[in-house]
Amino acid sequence: MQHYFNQKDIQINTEKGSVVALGKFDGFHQGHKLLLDEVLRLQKDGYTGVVFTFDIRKNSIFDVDKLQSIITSEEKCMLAEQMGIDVLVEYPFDDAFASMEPEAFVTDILVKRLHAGYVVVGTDYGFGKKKRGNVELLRKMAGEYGYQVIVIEKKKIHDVIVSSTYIRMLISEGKMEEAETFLGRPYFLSGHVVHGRELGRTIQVPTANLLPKHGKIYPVTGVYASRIHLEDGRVCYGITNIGDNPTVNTDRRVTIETHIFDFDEDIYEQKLVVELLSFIRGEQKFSGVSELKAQMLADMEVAKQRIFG
Ligand SMILES: Cc1cc2nc3c(=O)[nH]c(=O)nc-3n(C[C@H](O)[C@H](O)[C@H](O)COP(=O)(O)O)c2cc1C
Ligand SMILES: Nc1ncnc2c1ncn2[C@@H]1O[C@H](COP(=O)(O)OP(=O)(O)OP(=O)(O)O)[C@@H](O)[C@H]1O
Repeated sequence: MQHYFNQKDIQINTEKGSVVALGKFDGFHQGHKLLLDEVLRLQKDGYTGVVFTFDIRKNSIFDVDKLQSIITSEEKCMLAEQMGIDVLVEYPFDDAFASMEPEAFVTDILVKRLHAGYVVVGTDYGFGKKKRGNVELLRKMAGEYGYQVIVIEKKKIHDVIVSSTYIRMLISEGKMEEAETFLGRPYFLSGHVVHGRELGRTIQVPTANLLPKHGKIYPVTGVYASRIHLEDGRVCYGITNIGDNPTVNTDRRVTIETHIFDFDEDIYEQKLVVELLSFIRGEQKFSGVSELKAQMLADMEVAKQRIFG
């Protein structure tokens, strides 16, 4: 897959033209999937498949420190690659881009740089200065510039429109099963295993620790049943604690710790993908390590029950 990150100089070499899906695509959720299916379908017909999204962190009108996304740029890239998309663009959403007239976006980017034969959007998609660009404008310019517009109706689940905003709310509240329904896969976090205090192994509950990433949304602190994908492709189950470990931690840094069931290998530095399947309980301050350990053992039983039934 070709990945343009934070780069304006895009030039796609394509014989037949491209099929371009437009949007933020945070999460690649069940609604986005309808657009991505169109991209993949037309890729099979010889068009170059492009997911055109933005890197919003370069824009001064947003308070970038407060922006949180379901997937990081790296995770977006990983998922797009897994789906088989040809090109992922994360265009810099700087002040100049925010003030670009929608007609200029069509002519300069969609036509000249991407050679769009098809443009795929949801019914409410807005783009360009003050979001003046919409489906109507895309259709109006289509004849002159020789592309076709595919408009996808908004997908609903249980009568609720699937959106990244709604899914972020579910995640922040720890409603992992519901988030999974709307995403079409469990919420996950990824990263390399770092060294912790190594206290876990002294209480026979060793944990693989990941550091939280700036800009990623995390669910409410607490304990979750989890599924773990190891670097070599193995899939394991376990239990994950997200929090600042008030019982033992003095610096109160937030960590993500996963105890993998029936597993005893050195996986420091390895890249893990940890899917959070189900919230078990909030984090608590215990009177001591033995009380904490007893609770952790009870948590493992609950997690196994939820995972294996
Ligand atoms: C399933 C699980 C539940 C946990 N629950 C709590 C908790 O409620 N309160 C707390 O202070 N720490 C909790 N912890 C964090 C432990 O304090 C931490 O794993 C242990 O101190 C080992 O830390 P280390 O990985 O830095 O060695 C939990 C850890 C796990 C794996
Ligand atoms: N439920 C949906 N069904 C079909 N298409 C959708 C759905 N949600 C979004 N889209 C379309 O997918 C593209 C990317 O969506 P985008 O990420 O911008 O919207 P969103 O998920 O509603 O995000 P947010 O909640 O942050 O506004 C857009 O063209 C949008 O119209």
